[in-house]
Amino acid sequence: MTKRIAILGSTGSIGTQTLDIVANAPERFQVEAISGGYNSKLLIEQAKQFQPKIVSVATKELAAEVALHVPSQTKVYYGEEGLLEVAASTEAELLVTALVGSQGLKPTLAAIEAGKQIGLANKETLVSAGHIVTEAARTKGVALLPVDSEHSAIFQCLNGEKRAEVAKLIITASGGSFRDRTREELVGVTVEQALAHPNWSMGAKITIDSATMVNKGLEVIEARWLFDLPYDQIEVLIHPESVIHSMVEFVDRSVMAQLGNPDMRVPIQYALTYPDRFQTPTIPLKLAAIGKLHFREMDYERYPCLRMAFESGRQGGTTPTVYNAANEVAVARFLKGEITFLQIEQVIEGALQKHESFANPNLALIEEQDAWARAFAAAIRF
Ligand SMILES: NC(=O)C1=CN([C@@H]2O[C@H](COP(=O)(O)OP(=O)(O)OC[C@H]3O[C@@H](n4cnc5c(N)ncnc54)[C@H](OP(=O)(O)O)[C@@H]3O)[C@@H](O)[C@H]2O)C=CC1
Ligand SMILES: CC(=O)[C@@H](O)[C@H](O)COP(=O)(O)O
Ligand SMILES: [Mn+2]
Repeated sequence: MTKRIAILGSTGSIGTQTLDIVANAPERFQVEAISGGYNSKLLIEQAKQFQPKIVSVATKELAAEVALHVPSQTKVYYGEEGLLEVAASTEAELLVTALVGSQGLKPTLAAIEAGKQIGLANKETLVSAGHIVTEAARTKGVALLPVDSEHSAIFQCLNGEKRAEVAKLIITASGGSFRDRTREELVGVTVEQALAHPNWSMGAKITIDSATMVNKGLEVIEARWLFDLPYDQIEVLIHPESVIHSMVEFVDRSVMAQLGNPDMRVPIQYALTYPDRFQTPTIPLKLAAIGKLHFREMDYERYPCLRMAFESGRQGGTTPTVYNAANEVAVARFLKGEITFLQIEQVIEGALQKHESFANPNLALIEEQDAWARAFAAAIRF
């Protein structure tokens, strides 16, 4: 059977790998709608190859340019309205949320409201408004299928298991581009060094998040919402090879793990075709060639951003919203050379200290606090 899909962020790392999956098995998928941001050239190529009914780009000017090149039956949109069209207005059964940042929140909610399954890569959405997104999905009976490699691993380990028999989730962390450096050795690191992830090729923002350990913090909060377990039952373990994508320990002390080469096409395809599996374009895992796998205890003094994520998650309300939004701005400023690597955590800490948390926020309050944190993080000077 053909699965009809839409992709938010088709021009990014997850988006292009999703289209790789489609190109590898074109008889299984129909691409109904795609959105890019500013990479109109790639979006045009994708529209020609996959013939979606709808495409969207970031601006009106880019939309005018794209309209000149895409097939005449393809409708072209832009901006927030375009993201909402891609998310909700076609016959797609499943939306892959491969947009970066909490800008994915409203389109994800629109897709849920329209009854689409969600292939969830955009973790910032769940961090910013986890209670709203999961409640909307529960009410509509819509599945949130994890794309993030760790959450896909946990989802697979939990298959057929009873939630009450889970002792803890063990989320693995590579340690990112600075995994072998002390905090003192982080002074003066460059953007280029921070972008050199040892195992994964990903977009710039998540690669920096991996180096600060914010990525793991976002993933802890994402896991809390996807698997409905308290923070006491979520642990992070450093595993430099990224071969074990995460584990679940059960009450009888049995531990289940999901392994594979670090290739996002495997978890993406699993989300697209769940519960079915078929061959992906990736290579087999050769454990004998790897020889040894390594593990280290998490060090919360070395990685204060992970400590702050646990604290924010436990506090709940608008605190994770602020953690996420301050980080988004801090990372953008680091990538532009405005602040140093170590100042990213200072921006987040400053925003969390200044913020007054509101419990059980509605969408309007989430948006207000997200905007407040962004303004704070943009204005802070060192
Ligand atoms: N990359 C990975 O391996 C993994 C990523 N994730 C998560 O998936 C999400 C996407 O990550 P990744 O693919 O790496 O990110 P990328 O930066 O590679 O891609 C982001 C996508 O969002 C689009 N975009 C950015 N800004 C806008 C905007 N203002 N309007 C419209 N579209 C916009 C980009 O368009 P354009 O490029 O055309 O401007 C691009 O298509 C993130 O939430 C990340 O945390 C989770 C697990 C693994
Ligand atoms: C591929 C993926 O899921 C990323 O989120 C990855 O986990 C980043 O790796 P680390 O954050 O463990 O360095
Ligand atoms: Mn991940």
